Formats: sequence, structure tokens, C-alpha cells
Amino acid sequence: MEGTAWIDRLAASDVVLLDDFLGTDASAAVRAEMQDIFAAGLGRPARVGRGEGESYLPDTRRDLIHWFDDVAQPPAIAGFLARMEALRQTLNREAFLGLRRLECHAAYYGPGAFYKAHLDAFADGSNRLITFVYFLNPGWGPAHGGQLQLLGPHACVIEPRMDRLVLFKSREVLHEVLPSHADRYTLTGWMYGVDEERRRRGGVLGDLS
Ligand SMILES: O=C(O)CCC(=O)C(=O)O
Ligand SMILES: [Fe+2]
Repeated sequence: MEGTAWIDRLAASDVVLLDDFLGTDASAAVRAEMQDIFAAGLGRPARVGRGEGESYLPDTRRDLIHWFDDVAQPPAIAGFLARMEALRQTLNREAFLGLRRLECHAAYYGPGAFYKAHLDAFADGSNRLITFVYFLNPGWGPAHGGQLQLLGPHACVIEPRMDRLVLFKSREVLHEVLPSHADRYTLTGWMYGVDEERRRRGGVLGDLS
């Protein structure tokens, strides 16, 4: 990837697009592993909110997701996660964002699936600071739908093209996924700042990574 100019673009406009993120072979390998995950039935209907407020709201979102935990992932997905971890460290070094960790899930939007307008940061003092979405849809065209629509001052339409990564500020950028008319695979994740609860308890040092 080209230097760190993308960090200035993210700071200036809250959103940045990086095309050809992994390259042709690596992105195709990630897509194949994603297809295996969902073909194996590992996708679960995504829920909205968290903790006791979490619920299945099919009028709000209709994707299937599979969370990655700490155990080993298939090699191409592991390579993607390693790249994202490197980006997290670059953001900390160059932009002093204090991003402590990242989480990521695989998502599959089948025909008719969507995700209505939302912010990714929870209202209860969430520490999600940066959202990333990596698109895995070769041959995408407008008839396939599933565009990531940014709203409000950031309004623009992002086509979910193969090997494209978008990063945006989780608290600032209202967005929605328009109805998909084809299989749509993505890796979506978040980089977290200092845990608010932990900070209140004075345990920040234990959270350093
Ligand atoms: O798949 C996308 O384009 C965005 C997904 C999203 O907004 C989310 O999972 O919070
Ligand atoms: Fe989102």
C-alpha cells in the first residue's frame, strides 16, 4: 500500500477508500475461504445492539455473520487480519489514535439483504473508533446492488468491489447497506479505543497491547 497518505485522507474526510488492498490472488483466496465458511453453515443472523439490548431485527438488517475468535483462521483470512493489525499499529504510530485492539466478522448478504442506516458506535459510550469493510465481490455491477451508502455530510455511494477496503470513523459516519441482489461477501471490523468502563476503574494500563 502507498505510504501513509491515506491516514491524512482519513483525518481530513473521516472516510478513506483503498483499492487493490491485497492483490488479485490473495483477495480471491480470501473470497474462497469466505464461501467455505458460509457454505458450512457458520453464518448466524446478525443482531443489533449489544448485551441485554441485543436483538434480532430483520427489518433493520438481514445479513449473516460469523465472528472470528482468537483461534487460528484459514490462511488467507489470517493474512487479511494480520494486514489490519498492521494498519492499526500504523494508525497509532502516525495519528496517535490509541487503538487498542480490533474485532472482525465475516458477513454474507444474500439476495434481498440490507442493513438500514446506522452508526457503528453504540450509544452507551462505545469505544469503537474506526470501522473497516473489505469487499469481496468480483464482477460487481450496479444491477447487483448492495452498495454501501454513506449519509449526511459524508454522503456518497461506495461500490462493493472486489479487493476494496473502506475505513471510516465509527462515531461520525452514518451509513447503510442498500439491498443486495446477488451474493455479497465482506469482512467487517472495528478498531477500539480505551475501554471506557476500564478507564473509569483506572485499569487502562492493563489494556495496553
Ligand atoms: O457491509 C457493509 O458495507 C457495511 C456493514 C455495516 O455497516 C456493519 O456491519 O455495521
Ligand atoms: Fe455499520
